Amino acid sequence: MKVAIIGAGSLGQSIAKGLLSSDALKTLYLTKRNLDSIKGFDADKRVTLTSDNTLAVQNANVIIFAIQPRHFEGILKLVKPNLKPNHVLISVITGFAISRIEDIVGKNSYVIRSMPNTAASVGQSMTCISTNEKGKEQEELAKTIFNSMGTSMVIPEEQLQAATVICASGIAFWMRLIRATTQGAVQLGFEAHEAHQLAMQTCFGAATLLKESGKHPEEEIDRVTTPSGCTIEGLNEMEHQGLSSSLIKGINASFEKINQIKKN
Ligand SMILES: NC(=O)C1=CN([C@@H]2O[C@H](COP(=O)(O)OP(=O)(O)OC[C@H]3O[C@@H](n4cnc5c(N)ncnc54)[C@H](OP(=O)(O)O)[C@@H]3O)[C@@H](O)[C@H]2O)C=CC1
Ligand SMILES: O=C(O)[C@@H]1CCC=N1
Repeated sequence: MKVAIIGAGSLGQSIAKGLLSSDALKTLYLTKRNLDSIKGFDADKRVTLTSDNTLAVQNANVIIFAIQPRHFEGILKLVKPNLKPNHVLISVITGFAISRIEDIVGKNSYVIRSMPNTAASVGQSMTCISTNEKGKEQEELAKTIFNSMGTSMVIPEEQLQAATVICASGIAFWMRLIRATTQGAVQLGFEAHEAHQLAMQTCFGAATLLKESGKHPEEEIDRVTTPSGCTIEGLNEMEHQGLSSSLIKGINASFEKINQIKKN
């Protein structure tokens, strides 16, 4: 597999780190106007750093577009003359519909629209994938690519905006919950670094319990809450203060915003 990542910024670099752990990767072109922040990636012999998007496209069979939405149309038009029918075009760009990509490259191109998250860098992304009609032929390849940096799920394109909120923005939401837990732990007397470790591992343990048991969260909660104990006391107070409600409202606010961005 010869891959080019056009726009090796925050998410592009996370994807690059995930891809570099895959033996299927033969070469990786990373592009950016200012290459200073990605020096170091070329310690791996498979990697070439360049500001020349055309060169990267010419040397890849899978092209991952990870630039900001406002740059996408211009870059796609720029590289279009160098696109070949067998190129697999993967966009991770928020709010940019497959139909808009097809308007530029044509319906006969393999187009994959995806939504990974920054945990791709540690092999733990939850990536949602949709394809155009032609791109269905490359769905397995897209899954293989994203499974090499976590887990993937094929969903209808209409749900990609919602998936962005839950999975991509979701990384930030979970970080804030972990951060709030450490603040509570420090107040209870732990050093900051201890509090951080306690919060992270407990969060990891909770997710792993659900993943491995397949159980509903409330079932696991029932196993922890001793009658008249401290857990139910804390949980109920959190709910009185609106914990679940604030999360649901935040997710909805994020979804409203992403739909506004799409219209602009
Ligand atoms: N961050 C995240 O967690 C997620 C982001 N996304 C989407 O992914 C995309 C990228 O987001 P993010 O990584 O956060 O953004 P960044 O701004 O960090 O990355 C975009 C990169 O594109 C580069 N760039 C700009 N113009 C060009 C050009 N002409 N040629 C090549 N590279 C160029 C910029 O570097 P330079 O200025 O040096 O050229 C920059 O590093 C966005 O569309 C976003 O919606 C989706 C899901 C999650
Ligand atoms: O905040 C944003 O708009 C982008 C999309 C999801 C993550 N970052």
